Amino acid sequence: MEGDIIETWLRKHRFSYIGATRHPFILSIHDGSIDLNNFKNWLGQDYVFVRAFVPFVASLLIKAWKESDDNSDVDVILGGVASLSDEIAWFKNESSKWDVALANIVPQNANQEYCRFLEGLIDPDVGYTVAITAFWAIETVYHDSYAHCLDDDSRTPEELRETCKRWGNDDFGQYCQSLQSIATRRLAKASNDVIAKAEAVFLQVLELEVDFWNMSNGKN
Ligand SMILES: Cc1ncc(CNC=O)c(N)n1
Repeated sequence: MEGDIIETWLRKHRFSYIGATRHPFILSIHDGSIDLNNFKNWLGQDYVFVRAFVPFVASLLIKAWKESDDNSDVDVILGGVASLSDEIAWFKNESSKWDVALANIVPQNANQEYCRFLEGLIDPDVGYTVAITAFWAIETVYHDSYAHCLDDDSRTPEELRETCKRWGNDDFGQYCQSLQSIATRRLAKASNDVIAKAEAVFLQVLELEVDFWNMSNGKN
């Protein structure tokens, strides 16, 4: 649809989007060929990421509260905060199943870069529209990636299905749709300058996600 900025970006940057959501790590889960050491590497690194994600989402909540023209935005983001609390408990439980010691995880370069990017978005000079666009992109890449591993034709190993469901389930998909609606509504009213910044942030998220998946093979 003409005028829907996010749909336009998804067409324009289709190849970058597919690169982030159909990465070899995800494809190896989907076809069952995954080396479980790669999964363990991802698990430990993602726990570090999610801890840094919490203050970013908290800052987004503040931006929404101050800048949004629609009260329900805060409710949607608050739902995100609540599920992160659950998610951190899940990481602790999952890592003990896999013998991954969360206390000893050394964040790799790509992870540090992603966390620095999140910290930059916490800055009050970064407006709500740009920050909600980043949030939508970060959540959507995970949903789209892990939902693929639950497709009917997937051969995802049984012991990874629960992980895939965490981000690939339909409720999480609905939540990503709510974030997309918020971002679309904001972008429709934004200046060209803000739209350009938000598009750049969207593309940065796609690159950071590719680098993040790349870490799973432990070669950094
Ligand atoms: C690197 C990365 N990107 C997105 C997510 C999904 N959001 C919260 O869990 C995640 N866990 N990790």
